[in-house]
Amino acid sequence: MMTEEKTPLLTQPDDPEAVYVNVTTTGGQPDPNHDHSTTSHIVKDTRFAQSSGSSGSGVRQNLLYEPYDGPLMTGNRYHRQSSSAADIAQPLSLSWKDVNVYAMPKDRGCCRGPPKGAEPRHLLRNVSGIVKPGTLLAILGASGAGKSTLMNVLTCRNQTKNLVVQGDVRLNGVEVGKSIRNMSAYLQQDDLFIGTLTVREHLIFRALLRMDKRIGKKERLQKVEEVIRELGLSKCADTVIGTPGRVKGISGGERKRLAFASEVLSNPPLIFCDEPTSGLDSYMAKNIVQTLKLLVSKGRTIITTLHQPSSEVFEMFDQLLLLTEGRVAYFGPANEALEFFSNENFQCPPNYNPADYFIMTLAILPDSVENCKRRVESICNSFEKTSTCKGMMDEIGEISSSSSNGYNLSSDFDSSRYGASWFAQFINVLWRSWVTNVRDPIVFKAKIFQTIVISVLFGLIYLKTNDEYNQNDVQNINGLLFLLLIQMTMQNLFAVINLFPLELPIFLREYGSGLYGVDVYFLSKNIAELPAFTIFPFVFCTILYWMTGLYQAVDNYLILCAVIVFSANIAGSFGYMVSTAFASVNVALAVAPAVITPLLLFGGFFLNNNTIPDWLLWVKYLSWFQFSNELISVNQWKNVDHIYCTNVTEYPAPEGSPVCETGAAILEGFNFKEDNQFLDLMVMAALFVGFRLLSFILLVIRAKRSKA
Ligand SMILES: Nc1ncnc2c1ncn2[C@@H]1O[C@H](COP(=O)(O)OP(=O)(O)OP(=O)(O)O)[C@@H](O)[C@H]1O
Repeated sequence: MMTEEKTPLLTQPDDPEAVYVNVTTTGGQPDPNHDHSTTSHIVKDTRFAQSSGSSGSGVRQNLLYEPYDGPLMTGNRYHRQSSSAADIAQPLSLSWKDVNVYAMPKDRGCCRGPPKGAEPRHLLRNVSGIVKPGTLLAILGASGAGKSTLMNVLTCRNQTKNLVVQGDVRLNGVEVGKSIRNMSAYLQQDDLFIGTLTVREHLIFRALLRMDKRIGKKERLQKVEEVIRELGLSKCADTVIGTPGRVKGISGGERKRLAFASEVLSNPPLIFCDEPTSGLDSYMAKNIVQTLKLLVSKGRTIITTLHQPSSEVFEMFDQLLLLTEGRVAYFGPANEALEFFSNENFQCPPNYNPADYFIMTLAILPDSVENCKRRVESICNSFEKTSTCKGMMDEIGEISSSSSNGYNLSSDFDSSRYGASWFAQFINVLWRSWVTNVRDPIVFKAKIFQTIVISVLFGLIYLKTNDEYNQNDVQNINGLLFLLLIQMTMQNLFAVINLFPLELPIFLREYGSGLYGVDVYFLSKNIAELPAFTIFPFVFCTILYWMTGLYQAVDNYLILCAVIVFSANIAGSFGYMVSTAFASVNVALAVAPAVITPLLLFGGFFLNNNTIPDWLLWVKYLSWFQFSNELISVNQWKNVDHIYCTNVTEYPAPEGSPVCETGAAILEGFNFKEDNQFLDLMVMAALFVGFRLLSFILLVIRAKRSKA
């Protein structure tokens, strides 16, 4: 008897928006009378029929996929959209044949080459496989079996220099090389998000930048809502994503689903996932694999590596690739793997998780390495002789030869780099950078604290309510001016160093996915941070100015603030340079003080300008302390004619009080000249531009390298 019912794919109890697929059952077997011409695009092409009908039937529930009305093998971008979220512009079959990877011995450095007698390590040995649209392939194997290495070969990513890769990787029978990245999505193990955005904001950001240029904004926003519903994110759509360990946000499972949602927006026909369930409990892991099944049911091709899938999860796999020692121990329908192993006299005990059993059987145990190696070699050799393996090799050959038959990638495949115009990229990235700055509660509070509390504290220490100076004040005022410079430098330098390297991996990943260019990111970031680099130093300077009796005149106040704001921005530029050069908070934090200290030394406060040795004069030109100190000191002292002797404390000074010094004499003592002001400004401008330019160049290099 045939029954047809709607089964939710994402198991969210009582969720009115749960996604359903048609499940047609005839006593556990696919219904032969069901109209397959409308059940799935897979059935439309006989080459794919096997994957939809046979995969996984029997052991697990038979899914007859939702109607697929989209075109087959047409369209020029994978993220071409239609009214249906299910529409994959171009279903893709991925095949790989005789993939071999060798790790060459590493050089010992200093041009000494590799150690004598060191042999290349053979990491992958003649690994072949094929995975078709509408199929979920799980790659399993013990640690070190070669899963990540194979994923890297298939995705043309993360290949280190010492690896030599041989083999043939094809999409629909066509060798596409690195273009595979434009046609696929790669979900890496670690989810990287800007934690201050909400789920919906994040998806809108992605939709505006990643989807095809020809799709209107309204359609994009509709698609976002559709994806939120499809991936069960409705409940947390307006919750901030959060930053683990810092700001509480959505759960681990929701983060994973959000990562899928981010990729699904652009409708990739091919998705690679690296350990998508790591760190999740078994319920969440099942939920994630159900999400994969949902995506597969729309005609996508998904390849995932997994650690320790539960029995329930195992039953959801269509195809299984078991790797051991870089070789294929089994490749084929997941539900036939047990039979293959039992034919080899490896009988999985009843009620035992098949995945665990396979991994244990194929593992190389440290206390019996030789035995284990013999066992896995025999399994791999046997698999090569099976009809499953031969059938697979035939299919690979067939799809490669049919690529010349029009059964291939559309010839007008558009691999243009970005999905949005330069201006659209700029507006959206600027918006996100701005939101990130103003919403980060910890950073924002820290900046307010630093600005108000520390300036008031300094103000109380240097408190002075008049601008009549005596000799005691000279040391205080000079110390205060230099302290102001140091405080503004450190505050802004470390604000950048503590945060920018944390954001770099997100930038590199998004740049790699073609969301926006380096120039857009850098420019937006610089502009978005400008208000913080201006307002906080200005407020700091203002509080101190009026508390400490610096030279009281509006012009002088404004000049002082301008120089301090300028210095703060140079310090920020320097922070960007150090951060992009080292890309790690820890290293940048260790390097920055070591570089700043000599620059401070040449600031004109600790070391007189006249005494700098000639051979070190160039360092002086890198020290913005020197130039800004000269500017603010001239600004402070140039109009001061009376510096009374120490015993004069009254205000105004009594008639005839002894004058010991003038402001000009103080400037002379430091070798500061009023005439240098223009030069000072020019050098500061050069340092500001130079540091930013260097940061930009370093960022471009880093971005290009990360894509290599
Ligand atoms: N660049 C490299 N140079 C030398 N050896 C490498 C390199 N990359 C990987 N290997 C080695 O290749 C083998 C397979 O590594 P791979 O990371 O692919 O394993 P895996 O199955 O993904 O393991 P895990 O599940 O622990 O991540 C390991 O022994 C590893 O040490």
